[in-house]
Amino acid sequence: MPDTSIPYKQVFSAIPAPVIMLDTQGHFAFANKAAYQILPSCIPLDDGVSCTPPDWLATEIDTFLYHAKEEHTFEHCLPLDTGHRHIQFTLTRLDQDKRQNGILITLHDISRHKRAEQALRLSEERYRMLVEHQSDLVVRVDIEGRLQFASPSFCMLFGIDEEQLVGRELCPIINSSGQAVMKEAMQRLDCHPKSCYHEICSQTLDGLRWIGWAMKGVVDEKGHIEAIVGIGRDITDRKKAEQEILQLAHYDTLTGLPNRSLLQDRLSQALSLANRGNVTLAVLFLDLDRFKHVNDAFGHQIGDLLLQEVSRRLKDCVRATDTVSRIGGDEFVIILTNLIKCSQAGSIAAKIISSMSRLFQLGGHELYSGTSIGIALYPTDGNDVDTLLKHADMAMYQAKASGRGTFKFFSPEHNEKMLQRMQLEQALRRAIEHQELSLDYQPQIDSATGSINGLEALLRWQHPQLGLLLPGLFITIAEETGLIIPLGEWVLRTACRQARAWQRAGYHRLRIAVNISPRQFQQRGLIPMIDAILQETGCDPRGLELELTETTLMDSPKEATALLKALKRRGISLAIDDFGTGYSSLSHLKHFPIDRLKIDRSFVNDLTRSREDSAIVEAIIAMAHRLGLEVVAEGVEHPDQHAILSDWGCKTCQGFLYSKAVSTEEATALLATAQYSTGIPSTLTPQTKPADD
Ligand SMILES: Nc1nc2c(ncn2[C@@H]2O[C@H](COP(=O)(O)O[C@H]3[C@@H](O)[C@H](n4cnc5c(=O)[nH]c(N)nc54)O[C@@H]3COP(=O)(O)O)[C@@H](O)[C@H]2O)c(=O)[nH]1
Repeated sequence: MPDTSIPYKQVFSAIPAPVIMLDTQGHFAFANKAAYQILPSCIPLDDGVSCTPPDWLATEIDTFLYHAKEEHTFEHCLPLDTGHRHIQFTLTRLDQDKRQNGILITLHDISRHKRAEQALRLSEERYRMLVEHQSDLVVRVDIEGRLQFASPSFCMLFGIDEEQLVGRELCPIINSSGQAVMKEAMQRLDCHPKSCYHEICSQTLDGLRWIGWAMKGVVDEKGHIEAIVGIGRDITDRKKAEQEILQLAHYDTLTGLPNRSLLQDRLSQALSLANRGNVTLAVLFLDLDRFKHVNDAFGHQIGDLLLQEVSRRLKDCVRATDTVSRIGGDEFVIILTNLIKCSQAGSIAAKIISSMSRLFQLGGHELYSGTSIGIALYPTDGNDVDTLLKHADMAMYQAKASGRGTFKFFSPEHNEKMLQRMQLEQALRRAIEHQELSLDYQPQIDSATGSINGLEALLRWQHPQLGLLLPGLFITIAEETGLIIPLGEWVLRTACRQARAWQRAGYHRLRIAVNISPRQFQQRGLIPMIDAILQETGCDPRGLELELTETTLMDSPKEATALLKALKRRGISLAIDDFGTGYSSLSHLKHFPIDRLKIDRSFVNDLTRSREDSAIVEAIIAMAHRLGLEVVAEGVEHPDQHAILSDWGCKTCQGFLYSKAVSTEEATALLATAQYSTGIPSTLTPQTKPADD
């Protein structure tokens, strides 16, 4: 029994900690209330009743006694009423000196602690599983940037031995050339230990890969950063997609050159630099000559090849620091920076023009193009992006107007003219739908009989503000802007409709001549368009004549011959307009299936005054007759001219001497009063005085 001089029971009953006393035989001698509460059913304690402890406890007591230790602690899980509980038992001798005294057991319910421990273990396992099996890269580095941990995925990607990673510097592994990025990230984390994100391009075993690193500082209990955990994800595909989007948004897909949006950006940057450096900058606006023709004649594939070759040549003409961009169809803009003198821009433009005039060999075809260039200088011609581009564009128009294959510096004097031109272009776009266009008809007279054998349809534009405009003012603009296509179609449809009306009225042999401009002739689908109009209007094709200039035909004689043949097969007559002013190859002329040559009015004008002109007119008439062609003389204003032309066998004459171009109603009236095809009508008999215009 324990030493009875010490009131153990009283002492232990008073303390809140659960305790049990064993006697010297190792039997239960006493348990306080707290101990009872923990072990009511498991240990059959009964105050005052000595009983033996269960085997598991007896074994521990033996161990304790055998080793003669001062204290022995062990844990045991007990199935109690409240469920399984983990109890920590600590055995001590009641009296260290008097060994005969019993053993004191203090109990400590550590179930909660155990549960927490298990939860932690589970969580760590889960974490390990996650880290080891996921493709994201996980690293933990100390504040010096040395690895404390790295996931297997990281080791695999960077070819690192897992055994040897601890202590290695992370920066050289993930980006040997960009250590600064990591250092900066760490410094930033040091100040704001929240998180940060960096995208780093790393050399890995899989080649160059972009990794997006989310980094978070790990803080100690004092709030100091003690480590950094980084989770990296391979974002190479996203980066590539971003780059592709960027490429699409800023670069022209066909040529790979910067597009309009990037050009504006670059020009804006170049202007800021030029402004700071007080240097000159030039903007060159280029438009390819005959690009439309190349597309129409050779197809879009060759057109595309031409644009690509043009891009290459342009880049070869400028420095790598200059910008060559494609801003639309056949339009290019070049920014020349750091010019020492303005004339340098002119020299480069000349170099470009020369390069563009060289033969292009594309997909088995040989062709020539060319370019017209407008130049605007900073700061003289403008100091912002829009103004410089606008002025370079205007200068380009000036270059075109003064003959293709040239360059022009922007000139403020031409500015006003150009503005008017642009306004005219805008108005012309609306002219068709606003029904401001009409056709007048100028009679063509049989020089022998004086009867009308044809009428030339001539376009007129009743401008709402400017009044009546003659085609000389707007046909070139229409041609250059492509508006000639809808305009020309309108003319053809209107003329055919009127021709049909006159055919119905009985003028079956009357020929209505319609002018076809070069661009119209080169347009794709010209023949189907004419077929559709003939079908729609019911016009007899034999009553239709198309007038084409030499230049139109000589631009591409082979294609022209094929087109002319197709038109002839339909019964349409063909005439070469302004003959003698352009460049005609007689060998080609022989092959063109044409019906008539129209001698240009400049030769007719001086027929009676200039021996040369008279010789030219006589020669043209003789040659035409030999080739089996009819001749029409235009611009006949004097009876003398009529007499000579008639004498030389020129079958048809046209000019103010007989009639100016008149409205449809007036033309109908003229036809009615004239003895159509027979006799010389009084109204159209050659007059002694020119008709008033
Ligand atoms: N593609 C198209 N071109 C067209 C169309 N309509 C006209 N045009 C071309 O515009 C040019 C100018 O035409 P216009 O101002 O109508 O002048 C014509 C006549 O008025 C003028 N003419 C006729 N007789 C005389 C004359 O005795 N003296 C004189 N000084 N001028 C005269 O000549 C023009 C007709 O020329 P041409 O066509 O060469 O027969 C002109 O080049 C037209 O071709 C159109 O619809 N489409």
